[in-house]
Amino acid sequence: MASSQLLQRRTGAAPAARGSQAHAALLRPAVSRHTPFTAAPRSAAPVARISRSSWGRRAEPSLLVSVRAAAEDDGRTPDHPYPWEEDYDLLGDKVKAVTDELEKDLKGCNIWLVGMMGSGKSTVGKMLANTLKYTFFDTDSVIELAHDKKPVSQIFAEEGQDYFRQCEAQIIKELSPYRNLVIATGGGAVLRPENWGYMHLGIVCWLNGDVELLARRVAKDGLDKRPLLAEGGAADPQAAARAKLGSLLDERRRFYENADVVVSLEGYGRDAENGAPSPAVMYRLLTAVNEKVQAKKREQAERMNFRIEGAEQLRNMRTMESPAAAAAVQPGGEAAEGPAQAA
Ligand SMILES: Nc1ncnc2c1ncn2[C@@H]1O[C@H](COP(=O)(O)OP(=O)(O)OP(=O)(O)O)[C@@H](O)[C@H]1O
Ligand SMILES: O=C(O)C1=C[C@@H](O)[C@@H](O)[C@H](O)C1
Repeated sequence: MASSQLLQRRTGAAPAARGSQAHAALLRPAVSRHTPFTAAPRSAAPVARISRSSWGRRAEPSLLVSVRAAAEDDGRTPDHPYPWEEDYDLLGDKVKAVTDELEKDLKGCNIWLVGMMGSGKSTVGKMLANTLKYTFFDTDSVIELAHDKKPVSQIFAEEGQDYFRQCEAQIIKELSPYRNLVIATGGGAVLRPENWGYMHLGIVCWLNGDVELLARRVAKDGLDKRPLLAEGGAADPQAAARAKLGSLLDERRRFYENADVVVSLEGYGRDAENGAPSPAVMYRLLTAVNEKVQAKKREQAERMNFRIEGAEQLRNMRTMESPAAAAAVQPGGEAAEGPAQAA
């Protein structure tokens, strides 16, 4: 398949270095292997989570109060949990704030979008890549390009679904070592376990919308673009799409649930019928990914937050256990004659 060349040409990024994980993995056994020395948490007190700048320190009570007051006054109501989605200036400010924080900690980690046909993986994915200054890939489009722009529906018809899934798996595998990518996968990419192995090297986000919303969108696009929905001129394309998407979602839900982050497409207020607009979905996505990344960062910091009890003993152990020192010391405590003594 021509896709490997295509990927090499398009992404100049270097393969991911997973240095911090390797470091953490090295550290843990090294501390716990030596039984006399234990790694004890410095403090079990919960860390106040107020803002990035105060993270890791206890918040002043006054700050806590003002943060709580602000949170209560952000206009949320049970009917509309995201009121800022109706004010694009405010939404823009919020996107900027969360992006500024996330960019520092995401460190080029790839974002994989999974979800049913019509969930907006390509639409939102492009927007997200633009916001994060990442490169965008759509696995369906890469497959089409690698087949001289033959549409997915034609590849399905001529080569079969298994062949298509093989191409999809190959692209997922080839993209995974790179960094700074947003990748919109095909709706069925979640079905192959090996794809998860590669996608989980990054952060997997499920765009989760209800079947009615998805059916409306794909029917508007025309069902013939999506081979699993093409019904050969159904009288009511939306009803046909609803039935087919419903049964596919029943089969696939357990796979989508393996995602690291779930973003609802539900719209509120003026968006109740059409679902959340793409910038709003992107903001929900950025927020959810940021929460995940910040939680991981806190967890890693907690793991590093220990002191070694008996450090003095540890330093002395080198002298006691060193073969050269043992050979040099007589049972009575006197140094033996020979080279060791000279040393
Ligand atoms: N938030 C949104 N609000 C309204 N329409 C949307 C939204 N997101 C996507 N759409 C529309 O829904 C249709 C499907 O979107 P898109 O192609 O991005 O979905 P997808 O998940 O990539 O689908 P597939 O897996 O079939 O390729 C398009 O017509 C797109 O314009
Ligand atoms: O849900 C699916 O199985 C598919 C979704 C599309 O993105 C394409 O990958 C293809 O039409 C199959």
